[in-house]
Amino acid sequence: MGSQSPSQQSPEALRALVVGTLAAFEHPTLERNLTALKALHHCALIDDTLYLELVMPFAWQQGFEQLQEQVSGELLRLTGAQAIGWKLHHQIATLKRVKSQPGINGIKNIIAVSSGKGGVGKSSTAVNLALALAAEGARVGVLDADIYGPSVPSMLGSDGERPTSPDGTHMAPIMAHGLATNSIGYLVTDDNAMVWRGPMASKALLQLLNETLWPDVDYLVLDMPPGTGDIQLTLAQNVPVTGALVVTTPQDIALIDARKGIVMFNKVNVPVLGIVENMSMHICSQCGHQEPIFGSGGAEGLVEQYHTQLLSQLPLHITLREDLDCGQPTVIRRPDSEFTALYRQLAGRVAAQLYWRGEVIPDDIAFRAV
Ligand SMILES: Nc1ncnc2c1ncn2[C@@H]1O[C@H](COP(=O)(O)OP(=O)(O)OP(=O)(O)O)[C@@H](O)[C@H]1O
Repeated sequence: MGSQSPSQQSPEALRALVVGTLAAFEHPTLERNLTALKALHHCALIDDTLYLELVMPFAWQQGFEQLQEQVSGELLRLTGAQAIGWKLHHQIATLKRVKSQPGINGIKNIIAVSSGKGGVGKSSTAVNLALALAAEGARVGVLDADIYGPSVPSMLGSDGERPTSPDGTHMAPIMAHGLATNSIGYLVTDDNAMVWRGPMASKALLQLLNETLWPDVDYLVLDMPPGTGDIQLTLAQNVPVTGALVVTTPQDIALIDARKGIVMFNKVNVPVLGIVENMSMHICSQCGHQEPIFGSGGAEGLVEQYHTQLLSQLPLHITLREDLDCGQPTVIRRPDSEFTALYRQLAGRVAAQLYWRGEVIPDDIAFRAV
């Protein structure tokens, strides 16, 4: 089909051409196409430039970039335009939580990041995931609920800061790299946190969640305490979580514990969005040689057994550790690295999974203070 001169097209014909082209775009994050999502909000041809504005209900920056790469040529050909002015807005959907629990003021969706076992890289994943969700276009918060090892402040370079209380009752979150954060680590020393018993710890964490003056955030990443004991179960039951991730390494012992994590969330009806396999492969910083030092294939088996998804396989690399140690996670310090691309891909998958597996609740009834 040849192109028409721009002046020959009515707005309806132009829109039909654009809608048809967008509908044919396929992407792993799209279970239904952009037309079914009613993503095209504005479409106009002015002075040989085609202006297109999309609105998406989940964080979708990478998908948007791939869309532009794939369809721009075809759109120029079909419409006769000389250039395209693309714009993406996000109106992130609020999704139904477990047992329709009321939400926390300001927070649309809570993503719990858990692990059955300590030290597998749960906090590293939570922090980089939160930053990657922000890079994908969302407003993001992090609640560090890892009461026995609150590492989020040091990973974000905000350790030593103390939340203020503008009204004498609530806490203002600490802003770090654009994320609204709170952590037990801002409030007590590690030594004090260690002696908290289960019920005390769960109560403190729920307080931290409810009594922080969260700004409007699309996703709050909840860095859970490691394990599947009483504290974790209480949190899974009482926090209005939208979905959970389980972080594991490929090692047998970690996988056994990850299994317990999946079972725990299933028990309290929190949807498990999938597994993140961290330290999947060691990559030597000297020669790039790759070695599966914690084994391989285990997470694939787990995913199959529990009918869930392998959301990401993240390498074990010295850079990831060094960046966290200096308070500048890789997504911030190396935005163009292959590691950041992996975290952004994970963020895109998590956001899309939440949306497609969830039930949208209208914003006017989504929030009620608890
Ligand atoms: N993929 C990785 N490559 C290199 N180092 C990593 C990787 N993932 C995590 N680490 C490092 O491993 C250590 C433990 O990670 P992290 O604190 O995220 O684990 P965790 O599961 O949250 O631990 P805990 O359960 O004790 O809170 C940190 O020093 C972190 O920088």
